[in-house]
Amino acid sequence: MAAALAKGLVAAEFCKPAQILAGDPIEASRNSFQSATGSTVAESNSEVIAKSDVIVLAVKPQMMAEVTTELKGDIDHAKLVVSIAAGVPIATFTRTLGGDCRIVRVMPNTPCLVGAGAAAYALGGQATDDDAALVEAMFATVGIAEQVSESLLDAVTGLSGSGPAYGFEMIEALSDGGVAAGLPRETATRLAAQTLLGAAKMVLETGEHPGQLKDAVTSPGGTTIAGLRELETGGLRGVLIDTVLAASRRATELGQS
Ligand SMILES: NC(=O)C1=CN([C@@H]2O[C@H](COP(=O)(O)OP(=O)(O)OC[C@H]3O[C@@H](n4cnc5c(N)ncnc54)[C@H](O)[C@@H]3O)[C@@H](O)[C@H]2O)C=CC1
Ligand SMILES: O=C(O)[C@@H]1CCC=N1
Repeated sequence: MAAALAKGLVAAEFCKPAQILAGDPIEASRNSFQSATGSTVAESNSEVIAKSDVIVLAVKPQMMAEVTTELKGDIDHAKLVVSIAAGVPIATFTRTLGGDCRIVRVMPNTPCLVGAGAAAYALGGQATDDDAALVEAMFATVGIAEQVSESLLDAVTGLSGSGPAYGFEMIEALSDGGVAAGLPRETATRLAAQTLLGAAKMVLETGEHPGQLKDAVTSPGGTTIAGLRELETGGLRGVLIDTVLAASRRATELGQS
């Protein structure tokens, strides 16, 4: 996720690769970050923090306690901390890093790599208006960014944080359908991906209700209603609702561990 964000920020000219310094104890991960982003990397997190104004914490939630404990002496009120970890509450950070820590908790998603991210963020008590503006600009540069209350961030995680994976599965399955109906695989995947992209753009750009847009595709006695009937029989809507709820609950669990 950190590499997707860094690459997206550089591509959008929010910053230059030289302004990003990534810490990772694993050599292979450092090498892959460096070759993906053109940025500098370091083995030591302390070195990264000493040289940085904004610290993005992007380790797995299960590792966050260990990492913040290791770094607590290096982070003070002068640094802005941005956590992108699923589930981990702001209070968990301030308990370790101190109550005056400036922190913003963000839930981004991987399409920020291509400027189409969806992120939401919540401010810690010590975060300033400038911190909020910086985080908003950073994530809005690579997609959309919404400020929400922290209590909603696990729901955001279940929807848009994990959501690209749902989209990829849908594209793969639609492509399978196209192949079943006789299309070459590459054509089927391109058509499936562009169709979901087009549907998403219509929702965002027309402001019309998705149900209204769906009705406009659906001719009486036509092909679309024949397909939609299968979706309803298969329970797609209920499955998607349960999918988001399951992932949101898992985010909450991860934050408690
Ligand atoms: N993958 C995704 O789509 C999204 C992930 N996130 C969050 O981003 C965080 C990272 O997730 P991924 O990128 O998927 O995991 P990942 O496993 O791909 O990346 C984590 C990186 O942390 C490094 N690391 C391990 N120990 C470290 C330490 N002590 N200090 C510094 N770096 C260390 C690893 O070598 C690895 O490169 C998680 O907290 C996750 O909840 C948030 C939104 C979306
Ligand atoms: O699967 C995960 O836990 C992370 C958080 C959101 C997307 N990926």
